[in-house]
Amino acid sequence: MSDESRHHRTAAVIPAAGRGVRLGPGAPKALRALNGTPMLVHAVRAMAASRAVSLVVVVAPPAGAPEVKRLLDAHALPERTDYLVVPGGDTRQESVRLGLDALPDDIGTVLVHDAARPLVPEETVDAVIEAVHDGARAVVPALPLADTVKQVEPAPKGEPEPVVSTPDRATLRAVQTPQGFDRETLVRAHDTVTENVTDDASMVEQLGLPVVVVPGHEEAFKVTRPLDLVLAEAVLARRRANDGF
Ligand SMILES: Nc1ccn([C@@H]2O[C@H](COP(=O)(O)OP(=O)(O)OP(=O)(O)O)[C@@H](O)[C@H]2O)c(=O)n1
Ligand SMILES: C[C@](O)(CO)[C@H](O)COP(=O)(O)O
Repeated sequence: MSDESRHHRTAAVIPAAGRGVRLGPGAPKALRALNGTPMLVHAVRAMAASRAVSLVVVVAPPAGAPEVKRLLDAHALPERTDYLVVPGGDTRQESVRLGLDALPDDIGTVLVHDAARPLVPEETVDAVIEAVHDGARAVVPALPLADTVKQVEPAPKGEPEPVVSTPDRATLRAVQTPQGFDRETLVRAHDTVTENVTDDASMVEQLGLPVVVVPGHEEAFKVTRPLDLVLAEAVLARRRANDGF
């Protein structure tokens, strides 16, 4: 490995410390099974499938780091990749920060990928990495919206919500992960932004730096509600059927 490439290794940080309240009662979401394998293991495999990723940092539920370590040891993962497990925090943002703190010095590019998006295809991961390697400081995969979107005046539960406006759908995108960053930019964003936000790229936007979009993928959907589990199992069944041919 050349000196230059050693300082530009790519790592994926996987926040997996959430409870999964919207999925309903049960084990922490990342540990729930899809086709018999924990969601988190699918997500780790999805990151390690990219040959550019040489380190995966899993941010585990705060008290669950030893269990997650055992899980990773018990499942087959690519040997060319290193794996680290660290305990997470109270919010996704805090968990990502704890993952960033664990990165060794030689990492130049960082992906942040939700454990809750276990089925993202390799081509999407590679497209994000390539855009960062081509010079973008922050990259998000995203898809156009299928629904019309309304901005509303939020009302108490059960009361109708007045519509404020209808944004032009052609200018909107639904953002997925992995989001890719030049490491220095992402660390600066986490050092600077104190308000809680829902994705890492918006922290970079708050620094006034550009964020670019590359095509996302339908199979990179986030497992959030019970129906998403049904869809995830169906995608895996289709992949198994296709592998059989
Ligand atoms: N304190 C937290 C909260 C969330 N996450 C992670 O961030 C990702 C996206 O979050 P989301 O889908 O909202 O997961 P949960 O917070 O678990 O879901 P919910 O809001 O339904 O509880 C998930 O992989 C989740 O494990 C995390 O690492 N630490
Ligand atoms: C990061 C993210 O997946 C991009 O769409 C999303 O914002 C996470 O939101 P969540 O409410 O934490 O699931």
